[in-house]
Amino acid sequence: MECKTGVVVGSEAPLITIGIPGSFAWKVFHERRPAMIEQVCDAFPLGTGERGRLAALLRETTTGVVQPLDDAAPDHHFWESWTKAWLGRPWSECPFLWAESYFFRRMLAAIGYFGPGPWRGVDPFAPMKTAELHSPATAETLAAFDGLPRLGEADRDAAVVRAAVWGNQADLAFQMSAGPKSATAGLVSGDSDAFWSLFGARPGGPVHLVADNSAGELAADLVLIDHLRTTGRADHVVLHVKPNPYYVSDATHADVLGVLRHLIGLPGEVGMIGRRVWDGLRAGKIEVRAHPFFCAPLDFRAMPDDLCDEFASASVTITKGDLNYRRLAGDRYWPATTPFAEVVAYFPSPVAALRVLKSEVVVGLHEAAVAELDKADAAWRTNGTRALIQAAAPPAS
Ligand SMILES: O=P(O)(O)OC[C@@]1(O)O[C@H](CO)[C@@H](O)[C@@H]1O
Repeated sequence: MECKTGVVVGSEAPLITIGIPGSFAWKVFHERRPAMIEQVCDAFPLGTGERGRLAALLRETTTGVVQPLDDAAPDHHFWESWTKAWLGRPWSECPFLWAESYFFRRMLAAIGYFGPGPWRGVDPFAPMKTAELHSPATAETLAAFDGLPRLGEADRDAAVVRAAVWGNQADLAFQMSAGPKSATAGLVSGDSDAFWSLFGARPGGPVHLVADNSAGELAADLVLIDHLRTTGRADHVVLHVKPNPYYVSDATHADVLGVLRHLIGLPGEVGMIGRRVWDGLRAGKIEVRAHPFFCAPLDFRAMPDDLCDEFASASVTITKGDLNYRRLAGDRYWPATTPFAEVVAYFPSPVAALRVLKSEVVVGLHEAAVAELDKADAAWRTNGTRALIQAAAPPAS
């Protein structure tokens, strides 16, 4: 299918910005980001220079105007085009997706991630990712995969997708072992059948998986990748990760290697899965790619032609997590009943979103479901207790 990036859905909903006091996006900048910077400063013996630049970044992003990147890095030519419309404008006027993505890039500049000094290449989020990978909750989740061989084919399909959807959540072991009903308790849209229905329409092409977080979520993604290959849904899988640290727990290639080493050191099913993924990487049947666009402050409708061509060759593209959902659907105040297929009609392959809801964007819901959720839990869109599985194939060209 040809790439129709840049295409705009008929009636574009307004972009989510960070300037509305008390809104979710505003709280991310005025509460979450300062807390995260404090966590990083506690995790590393950063010098006064690094700590001073991080404090200045927080002041700028909560009260000031957008400043240019101030480090020397290979991605500057991208950021020059991505920032020119916003330099000098108050951060409060900036779109949420743009602002948060630029925040994380400026954070890397502040600690010298791309610099010539001692912090070059040091992932500021590595301690958090490592702690989660070695946590009891992740250990319980990984042990739960020992149950896979005892499941029938259909139940194994469903269990693997549920594990991928609930990703790094501690109760993943519960979702896997508590059986279909309770495992779908948190789903507000779709099910694993919707996901598997995408496979078969375009057999033979590679499956692309756009990863989200490292640790437990990435482990579940590697299990899904192995399952796609061992059940014949995919001969070749491309795993897209971030080219540099981003949004705290987002996975880089270094994280893939770390999680994989962890898996192959474990006994039981997940250790065997880890070894099959390792062999798949060595054989070129599984590939890891880190396109610069995956750290861009833009939604996927703005993806460059080379990336769009990659997805156009996919039999299915799977996007994981909340941030990718925001980029896939567009980070806008869509009416929740807007059809998912409508907002992703530009995407050049059959596409699935596996996502725990952690921000306000949601589409593809029934009106009755929205009313029920609003009544049951005012924070259902952002508190991570609900999830969705949404899938759409491009209109026949
Ligand atoms: O993509 P993920 O890891 O599932 O979630 C990313 C996230 O935690 O960060 C943004 C707000 O800080 C939101 O998109 C979401 O809350």
